[in-house]
Amino acid sequence: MKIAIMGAMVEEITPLLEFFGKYETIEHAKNRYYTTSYKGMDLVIAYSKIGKVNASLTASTLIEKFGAQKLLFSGVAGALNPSLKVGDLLVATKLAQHDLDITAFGHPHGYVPEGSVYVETDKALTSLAKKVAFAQKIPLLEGIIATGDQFICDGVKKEWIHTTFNADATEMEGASVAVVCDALNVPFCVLRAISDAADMDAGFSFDEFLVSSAKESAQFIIAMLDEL
Ligand SMILES: Nc1ncnc2c(CN3C[C@H](CSc4cnccn4)[C@@H](O)C3)c[nH]c12
Repeated sequence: MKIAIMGAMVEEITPLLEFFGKYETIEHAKNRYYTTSYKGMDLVIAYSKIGKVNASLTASTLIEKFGAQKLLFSGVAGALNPSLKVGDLLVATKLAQHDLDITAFGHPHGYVPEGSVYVETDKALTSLAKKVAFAQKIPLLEGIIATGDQFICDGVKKEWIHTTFNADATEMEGASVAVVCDALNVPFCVLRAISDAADMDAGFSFDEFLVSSAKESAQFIIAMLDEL
């Protein structure tokens, strides 16, 4: 079984590379892909760089070039749900693109023809995440993620995304990964640890908690691998 583990920022995959220790590095399309093995599984690890386009390219490459049969996304996110605090873990049930807008033609936010507002994640992987969380007594929220090419740091925009998509968290890559994996029939999950509240203090909070929250997410992904 070949498993892809993807992040967007180097900080989101560094804990993984440090854990696995030994890996090959393959340069491709202005990016680097790290291959290793773990408990009989072939792993390919990469960070896409920030944003939906970069995430789409990396997810596609992980599947089409490296043959990933499952894709696990690990990273951080901004909280939209007021019950989510820094360090809390969220596993996505479905994802939408909050900045996809052809409402001028009567379509809902996040929708384009022949598409759907939400893309659902793999139920088996989500169940696995819940099993791991229960076993390790880690609180894990199942929720909706809204993705867009914007770092959200404004209460008004935060509330609009939260309300429009009933979203629990926001980030900049997950929905792209979802579209790619759904189109290529690859089971995927998106796990995020909260780094900020997507409000006026988000930049400061993000800078303070990126590394620790990214590590939390990565450690949880490793725990999922142990049960795969
Ligand atoms: N409030 C928020 N809104 C939107 N996305 C997020 C995230 C998740 N990631 C982190 C990073 C922020 S941009 C970036 C650019 N340069 C340096 C650091 N981060 C981008 O990959 C999305 C965490 N909090 C978020």
